[in-house]
Amino acid sequence: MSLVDAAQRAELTEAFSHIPVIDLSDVSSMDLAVRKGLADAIRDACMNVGFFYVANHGIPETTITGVLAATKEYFSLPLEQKMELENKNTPNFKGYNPVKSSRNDPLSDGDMHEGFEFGWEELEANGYQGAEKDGAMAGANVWPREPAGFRDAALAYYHAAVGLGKRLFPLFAAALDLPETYFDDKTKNSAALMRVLHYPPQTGPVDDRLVGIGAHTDWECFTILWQEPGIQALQVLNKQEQWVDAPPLPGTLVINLGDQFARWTNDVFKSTVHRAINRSGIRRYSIPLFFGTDYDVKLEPIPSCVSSNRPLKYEVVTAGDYVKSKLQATYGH
Ligand SMILES: O=C(O)CCC(=O)C(=O)O
Ligand SMILES: [Fe+2]
Repeated sequence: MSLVDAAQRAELTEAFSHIPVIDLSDVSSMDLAVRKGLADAIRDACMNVGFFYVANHGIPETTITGVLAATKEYFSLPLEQKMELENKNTPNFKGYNPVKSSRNDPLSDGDMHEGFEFGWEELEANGYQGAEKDGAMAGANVWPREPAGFRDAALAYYHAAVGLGKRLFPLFAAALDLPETYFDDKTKNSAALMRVLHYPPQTGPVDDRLVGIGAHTDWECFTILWQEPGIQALQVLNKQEQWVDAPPLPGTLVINLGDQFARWTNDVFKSTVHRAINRSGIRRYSIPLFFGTDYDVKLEPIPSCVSSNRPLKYEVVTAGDYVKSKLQATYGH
């Protein structure tokens, strides 16, 4: 069945009520049929849900506990100290954003979380070299003075998650009936942004306009999300406008598609609306890594995703211009 036909069929099926789990143990199998089986499961999830969990994802538990410990320590610093690196004063919003300074849902009163954002950097720093290739998105990372190990713990997780992303791209390509190497020349510079997030608990009646992160879609190709075990907060919107819980499942990460993939695929792959609300009574932490194509790459639709009964839905823009415009809208400057 053609991609367009499969997508139109998925659009006519029932709204999803749960999020599938995909086991990545065989992601590097030498057996093409095994990889094709995985790609088929991913294609299904991407057309019907836009979200899936991955088990056996390969990111070591110690890398996760390292970045989590550093994150908790960082967010417990006094606000004035964190504000030294407020993202309003840095290129392309790297650094710290306080509670309610972002508006992922433009109709909300602000997001009830604080965050810290950074992009690609070698662990062994050799100076920032992205000024040319990153174009509109250029800008070196900034790092807090404390806790001492924050940068190294954060970058260790970043590189592990980017490694996972690089193992996923060939599967997404195969899921789109493209050569597995299709995204290689579009992801040379790892245009991946990572954020560590802290959601203070919200108690009493929670106003829909003031939640942990308001209803939104992500902007890049896909997001790799670690969420704090034991706390239900993330919800995903299905086509009947029902919020479906995406609880943390032990040993898994959440993968969700973003707008760049929706644009590449003319909405054959779904960039699904989601939000998070922390009503657990305790602090919640989560760590998204947003993996896009290089910032100078044009988001041109894949020809097999366009047909006479599925005309082109999006104007062609570069990945960098798209992410930049979304960052500006979210932080309101
Ligand atoms: O914290 C979460 O579970 C979701 C975060 C998220 O959706 C985002 O940062 O885009
Ligand atoms: Fe998101």
